[in-house]
Amino acid sequence: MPPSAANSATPPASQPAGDRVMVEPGARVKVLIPLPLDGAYDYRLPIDMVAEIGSFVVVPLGNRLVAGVIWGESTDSDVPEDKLREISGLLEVPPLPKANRAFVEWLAAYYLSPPGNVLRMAMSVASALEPPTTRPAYRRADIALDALEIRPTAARKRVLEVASDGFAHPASELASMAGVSSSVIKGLAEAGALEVMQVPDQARWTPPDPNLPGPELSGDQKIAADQVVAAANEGFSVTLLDGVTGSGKTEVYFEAIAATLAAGKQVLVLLPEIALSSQWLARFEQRFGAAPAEWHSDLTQGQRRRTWRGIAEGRARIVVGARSALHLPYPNLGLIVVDEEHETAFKQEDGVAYHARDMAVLRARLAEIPVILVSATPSLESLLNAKEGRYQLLHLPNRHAGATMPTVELIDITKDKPGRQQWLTPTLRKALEDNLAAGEQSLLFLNRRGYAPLTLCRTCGHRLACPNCSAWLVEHRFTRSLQCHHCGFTTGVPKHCPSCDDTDSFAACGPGVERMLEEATLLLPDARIEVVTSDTIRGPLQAAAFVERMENGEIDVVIGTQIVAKGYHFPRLTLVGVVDADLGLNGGDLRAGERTYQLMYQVAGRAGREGLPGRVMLQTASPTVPVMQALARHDRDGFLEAELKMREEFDFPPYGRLAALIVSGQDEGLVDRVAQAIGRAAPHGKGLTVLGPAPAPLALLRGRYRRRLLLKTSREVSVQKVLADWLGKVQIPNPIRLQVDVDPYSFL
Ligand SMILES: Nc1ncnc2c1ncn2[C@@H]1O[C@H](COP(=O)(O)OP(=O)(O)OP(=O)(O)O)[C@@H](O)[C@H]1O
Ligand SMILES: [Zn+2]
Repeated sequence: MPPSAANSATPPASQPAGDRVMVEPGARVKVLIPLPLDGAYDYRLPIDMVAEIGSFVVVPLGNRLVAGVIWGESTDSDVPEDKLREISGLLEVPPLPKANRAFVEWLAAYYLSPPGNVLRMAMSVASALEPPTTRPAYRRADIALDALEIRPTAARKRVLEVASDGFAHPASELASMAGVSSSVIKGLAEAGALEVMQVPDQARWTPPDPNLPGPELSGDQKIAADQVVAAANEGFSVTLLDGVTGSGKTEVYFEAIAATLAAGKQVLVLLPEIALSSQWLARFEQRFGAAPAEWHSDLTQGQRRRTWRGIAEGRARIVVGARSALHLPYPNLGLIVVDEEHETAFKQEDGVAYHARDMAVLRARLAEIPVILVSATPSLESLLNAKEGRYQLLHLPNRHAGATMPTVELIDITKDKPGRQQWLTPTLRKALEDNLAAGEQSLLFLNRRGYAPLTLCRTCGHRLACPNCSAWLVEHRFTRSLQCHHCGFTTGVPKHCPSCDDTDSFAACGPGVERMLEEATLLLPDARIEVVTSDTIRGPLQAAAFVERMENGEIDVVIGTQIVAKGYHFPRLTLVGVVDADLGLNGGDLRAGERTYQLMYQVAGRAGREGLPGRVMLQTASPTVPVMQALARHDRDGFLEAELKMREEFDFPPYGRLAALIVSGQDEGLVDRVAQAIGRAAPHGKGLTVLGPAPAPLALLRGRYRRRLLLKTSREVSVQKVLADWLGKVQIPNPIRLQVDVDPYSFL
C-alpha cells in the first residue's frame, strides 16, 4: 500500500486557530522548563523572534541551555530589567497546544507535583525537538531491468515492482514491502535500478478509513454504539461502557472512533499493556484499513521521535498507547478511550504518581471532548460516578453471537486436597485431562513468577531475603537464580546456608508458574505446555508469536500470570483453572476484594468465548467469602453493591479520599525523625484523620528505609489544600525523599 499517496488525501489536523496567542516581540514571558523547579521563569522574547504561547524554545539556565515552553506573558515579574535573560532560540516544532498546557497545570496541582515534572512527561523525547532531518529513500529509476549488469532475480524483481509506485521509500520500508533483506536494495541502487533521494525523516501513517464497514452490530451493541456516536464531536462527556467479557465492547467503541476520525480529529486509545495487544492491533487494522501509531516503552528512540512529531504535527490520527501517551502534544484531539479502565497498570507509582484513567477524564474535560471508559469489571470509582449521574452508563449484558458465560466452580482445597508437594486438586487434574482429551485448550492461572516464592533452610529455618528490600528472594529455575521482584537483585542459589552453614539444605516453599509446569508435565506428559509470564514474553514480538501459537492450536495448556488474564480471545480455550484464588486477598488492602473479583472475573472471561462452552475452576481455601460466592453465582452487581456499602460506611474511596506520604532515605534514624516531625505537624479538624507514621510493609526498598503516613478525609475536604498547608510546615532535609501519593493504590 503506498503510504504517501493516502497521506496527501487529507490535510493534517491542527490546533484551532482561536486557541493560538502570539507574543509581542520584546515582551517578558514565563518559560516553563521540564525540571522540578517551583514554577515558570521569566525571560525576554528577542525583538526579532516570532513566537506564541506554547512555543518550544531554548533558554539559558545557569550556565547551560535547556529546552522549555513559553507558558504565558509575564505580568507579575520582579526580575529587574538588567537581570532578565533572553530566549536564545525557537525550536522547529508546533507549539504545545492550549489543552496540553492546561493539563500540565491541573495535573501538577492535583498531585502536588512541580509543573516542570509534569511537563517533562510531555517532553520525554528530547530529540523530537531537534530540527527535522532527512534520510535516504529509493524509487524505481527510469531504466529497463535487462539494460542493467545484474541478474534479474525474483527478489530483485519484487523490489522493482513495489518501488514503481511513484514514491520514494526508505530502504527498510522497501525491503519489508518486498519481503527481502536491505542488501538487495543496496545492490539495486548501486546498479542504478533504484534512484536515491533525501526525504524528511518522518513516520508516515496511512490515515485510518472511518468509512469502511464495521461488523453488523447486535441489538444491545447498536444501542450502545448509537449513544457513543451521538456523544462524539459533542463536547465533554464521560461514558462508562460496562459489558461482560466477550460482549463486543471493542466493536462498540470502534464506532465512536470512526465518527471522530470522520470529523478529522485525532483519537487516543489507552490500553493497560499495549505490548501484549497484538490481537487488538490486528482488529483495528482490519476495521480501519490502517495501523494506529503506537506509544509504549518498547519503541526505539527513532520511533519515539518520529511518533512524537507525527502526533504534534497532526499526521498521526489515531494513537494507541500506555498511560504515558496521555501527555503527548495532540493539536486536535477529539476522543479518548480508556480500555480496561479498572486496571491498576494505569496508576503510575514512580515520579509523578498519577492515575491515567482519572487524568484522561481531566484531559477530556480541558479539551472539551468525550471520553469512554471501558471494562467488564469497572472500578468502584467509575461505578459510583455513573450511579451519581456524572458518567453516562452503557450496558452490554450478553456475550456476542449467543456465546454463554462460563460456569464457575469453587474447589475447596481443604476438602478436595492436592497430593504432597502438589497444588492441583484431583478435580482440576481430572478436568485438565478431560479437556486435553477433547482437544481443547486450558489455562492454568497463577499470579506468581518463578519457581517458588520462598526458599528456606530445612536445618535452621533461615529464609533467603533480599539484602536491599524487605522481601523474600524468589527462586527462578529457568535462569537458575534467586531474584528480588522489587529491586531486581539477582544471585545464585547458595551452596551453604548463610545462617547455619549446612550444605544443600534449602527447600522451595510454595508454587510459582515454573513449579506448576513440573506438576502439569507429570500429569499431562503428552501435552504441549507453555509458561507465559513477563520473564518468557519479553516484548510485542514474543507476545504476538504466543498469540499465533495459541490461535494455530500449537499449545494445549498455558500456565500464566496476569499477563494472560485479560483481553485475549482464543476460541478453543475452554478451561480456566485458578491455582490459588485467595492469593490477592492475603495482602488485605482496601481494594483487595475488588481487585480479586476483577482479576478472577477477567481470567474466567477467557474461557468459552465462541461456540465451545467454557468452564472455570477456582481453587480456594475460603469458598464462603463474599468475593468467591459472587464469582460462583455470577452476582457481580451484588458484590459491588456490598463493597460500595462497606466503603461508604468507613468513608473509604470512592466516598472518602486518601493521600499517602512516603518518607524514605538511607539513614534509618533520620527517616524516623523526619517522619515523626511530619506526624507532629499533621492537620486536625472535621473529616480529617492521619494514620502513622509507621514502617511501610516494604520497610526497606532498594536500600532505602521507608515510613508511611496516610491522610484520610471526607469527600468535601480539599485534599490538596490540606496537604499543601501541612507540608508547608515541615522542612525535609536533603537526603530524605518525601513522596506524595494522592489517591493511592499501593499501600506497600
Ligand atoms: N457485532 C459483531 N459482529 C461480529 N463479531 C463480533 C461482533 N461483536 C463482537 N464480535 C466478536 O466477538 C469477540 C468478542 O468481542 P470483543 O473483544 O469486542 O469483546 P469485549 O467485550 O471487548 O471483550 P473483553 O472484555 O473480554 O476483552 C471478538 O472476536 C469480536 O470480533
Ligand atoms: Zn530487593
